[in-house]
Amino acid sequence: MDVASPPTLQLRGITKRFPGVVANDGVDLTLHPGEVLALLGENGAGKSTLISILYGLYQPDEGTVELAGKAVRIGSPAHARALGIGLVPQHPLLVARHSVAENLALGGSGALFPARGVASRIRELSAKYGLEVDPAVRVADLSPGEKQRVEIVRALLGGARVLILDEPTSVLTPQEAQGLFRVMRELRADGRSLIFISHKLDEVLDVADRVTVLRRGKVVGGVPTAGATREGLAELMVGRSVDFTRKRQSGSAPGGALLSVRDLTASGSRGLPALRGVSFDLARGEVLGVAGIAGNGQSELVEVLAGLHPATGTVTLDGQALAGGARTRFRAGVAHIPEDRIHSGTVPSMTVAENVALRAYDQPPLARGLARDLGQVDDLARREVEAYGVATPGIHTPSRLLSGGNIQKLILARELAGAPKLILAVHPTYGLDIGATDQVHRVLLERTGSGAGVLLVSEDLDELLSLSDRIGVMVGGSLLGPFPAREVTRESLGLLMGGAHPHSVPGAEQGVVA
Ligand SMILES: Nc1ncnc2c1ncn2[C@@H]1O[C@H](COP(=O)(O)OP(=O)(O)OP(=O)(O)O)[C@@H](O)[C@H]1O
Repeated sequence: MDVASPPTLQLRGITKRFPGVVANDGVDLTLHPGEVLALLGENGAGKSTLISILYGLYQPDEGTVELAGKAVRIGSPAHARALGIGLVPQHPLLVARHSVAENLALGGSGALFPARGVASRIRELSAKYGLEVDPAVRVADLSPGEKQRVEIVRALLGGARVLILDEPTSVLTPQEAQGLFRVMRELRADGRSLIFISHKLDEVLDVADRVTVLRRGKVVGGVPTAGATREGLAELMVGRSVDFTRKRQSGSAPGGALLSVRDLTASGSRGLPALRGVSFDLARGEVLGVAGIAGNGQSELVEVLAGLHPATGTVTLDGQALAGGARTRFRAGVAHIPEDRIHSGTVPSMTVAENVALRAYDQPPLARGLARDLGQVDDLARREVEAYGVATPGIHTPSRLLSGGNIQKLILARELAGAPKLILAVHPTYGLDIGATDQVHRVLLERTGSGAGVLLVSEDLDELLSLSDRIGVMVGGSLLGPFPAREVTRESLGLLMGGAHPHSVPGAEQGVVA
């Protein structure tokens, strides 16, 4: 880190207000050349808002932004890129049927480069920073990690001196995350500056030089990572101590069979097989974890069980055939915490209260006959908002105005409100801060205590290892395992997710079922 030259980026007194909330409240932030700064904060703390200001998506109400000592007003994302600020989005914006070079030929600044010239620049940048991006490959054939590296190349092609990475590891295997950190260190060694958003404190300690913590829109602390601990950072973020111990690990199915799935076969969105004969049992009181790289059938498995996707095979819940659409299954005791929480989990234009009542609105106590009891709806919403700590200006605020993490809390509150027998939880803590994550884990385990079974699909291996009794791995539409959780590790799961044969992976040799 070069502290003699002016900071690459200096924010002073940045304030951004939305109706009912001050999302950024006088934020000061400094980023030096050759520095990785982690931006930490609970859900709704104001991280996305600050990033949006830096990337020209929002204008601050007050405060100034300086780049290399010069005050700038960042009018738009194109302007941000022209000023040397690049954003690596959480979900890559690439056209699947085109090659990497073709995608990037449509330049970051909007200019059209000749694809051939771009290909050689891509090769150069790829070699320089160890990105391993091949310009000729079709985007459709890339893994999530590879797509992310293409986005990094895109930012570098545009001349980015400041790179913003928004929860970049949430879609990666542990091995891929380590690869990303190597790239980040190369970029730092080259004098570029990086802002890194993550809720995973181990990663922050591993790759960042310094941490700035936001709480309720304000900077509440900034520390170098050298000498910092996970517990210390957690406390700075949430203002109280957080328990990181492994939550349970019985390693065996606790109760009798609750859910039996036999030979489930389904096709995916493009008519390709998404599930190839998946069979397993889930016991009462059990958490069955499902690991896998996105796109290997996990989503389809859950959608089939939730009644949202057709399939062949048999499924029984509590000895009864599980059939029908989503509403029928909800009534039969199936709760679903969906992957795409913004679009399929809530109705963005409806209020917080209406979204909480969305599932049970036509049943008592929320309805009497055909009439809805709005007082009851509001009471329920108030109780759930309080219980889950949903940060919202009020229960009549449209849910689209909530931060990502708070929308997720809203869905959890609604889905777990009844007494579901089976909880299908897809990335239930994705994007949630550590306090909320801890709370969701406790709620899920509480439900297993009263006999519910949980099918937990997660890309966070620590989460799977900490909560699951057994863990299966989805690869190419097939389920490997499930294996007792205490016999597998982050590394062995990572290898299985990447396609290694179970017989070559320690801990997984025994547990394969046909
Ligand atoms: N366009 C908007 N209109 C109204 N309120 C908003 C808008 N965008 C964000 N907010 C509010 O501003 C606050 C900060 O939200 P922001 O998305 O910046 O938080 P965050 O730290 O990124 O949270 P998360 O980790 O959940 O993504 C929240 O209370 C949110 O509800």
